[in-house]
Amino acid sequence: VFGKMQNFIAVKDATTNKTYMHTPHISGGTTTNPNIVGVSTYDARRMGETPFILLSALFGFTGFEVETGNSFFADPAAVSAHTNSMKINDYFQKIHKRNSLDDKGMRLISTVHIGSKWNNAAWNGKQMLYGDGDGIILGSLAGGLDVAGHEMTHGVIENTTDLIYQDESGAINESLADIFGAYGEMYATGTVDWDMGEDIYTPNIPGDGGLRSLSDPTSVRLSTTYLPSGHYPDHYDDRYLGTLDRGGVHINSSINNKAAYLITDGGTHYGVTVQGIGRTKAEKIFYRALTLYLTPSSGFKDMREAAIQASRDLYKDRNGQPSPETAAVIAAYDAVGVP
Ligand SMILES: O=C(O)[C@H](CCc1ccccc1)CC1(C(=O)N[C@@H](Cc2c[nH]c3ccccc23)C(=O)O)CCCC1
Ligand SMILES: [Ca+2]
Ligand SMILES: [Zn+2]
Repeated sequence: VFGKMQNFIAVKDATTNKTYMHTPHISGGTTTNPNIVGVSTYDARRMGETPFILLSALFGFTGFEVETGNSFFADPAAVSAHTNSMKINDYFQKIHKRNSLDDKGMRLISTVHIGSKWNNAAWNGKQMLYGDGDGIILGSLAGGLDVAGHEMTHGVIENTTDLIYQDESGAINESLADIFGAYGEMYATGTVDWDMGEDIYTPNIPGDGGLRSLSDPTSVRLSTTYLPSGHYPDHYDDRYLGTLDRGGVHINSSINNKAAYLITDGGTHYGVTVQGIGRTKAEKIFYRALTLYLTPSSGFKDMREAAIQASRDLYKDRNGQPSPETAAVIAAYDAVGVP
């Protein structure tokens, strides 16, 4: 859970005499004009989840400073949230030439220890929020680099297409958060990992994957009893059509997650074979689709069309034939049954 020590600056607030962490994080840009993005991490201890979320949504409250008593460095959740936000910011800077979540260098703000044993994390429109987990289902969610990537991608989405967080557009929102959470983690760690939250899921059971799997969504059984097939869907025909989870945004996201996995790593799915094109091409296609072609109400079919168009822009058809990259996008969406 500890992040490696970086160039932190402990800032003492003269009035409250409390210390909190700010990091003038230089990432990307040129040496003469580095994109300095501020990073701040706060501690919400002593405040329940609901009052905190209310306060932060209403008044932009970000939480209490990291008390001088339990200093920043002694708080693994604070260190992880802080360093993970810097790593994900590096990913968006270097790979997508995006200067923080709003592309205007906005400060990256995290608050840890939200609620008591809160088994979740969130983006509240302004910042990342992390619960400590109950220690059984989940450990401290700040420990998940892919979780930080997921929440920060909600920030990117809100500052770009702002996909409506409900039903199909909500599932695409969720899926892109999982996809860039995975891509950002793979970029930062240099290892291939298609699970979401594997570092924090069931801390007492090693090797049982994460909250969701992008490579095989049906392999994760967490809270799937109410789903039609009893597991997360990997085909459009198995999508959840109920009203729970805002119309299944964390459920149907798995259909598009599977498509992204197939485009990246390839595979044969329901008899359709996809030749993978690798993360460095797939991530450009999804980023271009998100920022240029999707609209707030975009659903699965629009996602397919946006990805095909983005691929055609980047990897031109040759004598009327789709490039291998575009062929992979078409085949992947065929494989998951998105027409
Ligand atoms: O960002 C999100 O989409 C999720 C935010 C959930 C939320 C929404 C509104 C108010 C507060 C919290 C948080 C994450 C999420 O996917 N939560 C799912 C899965 C989940 C988290 N904790 C759980 C415990 C049990 C079962 C399922 C879950 C959910 O809330 O459904 C994203 C990455 C990991 C946590
Ligand atoms: Ca992961
Ligand atoms: Zn999400």
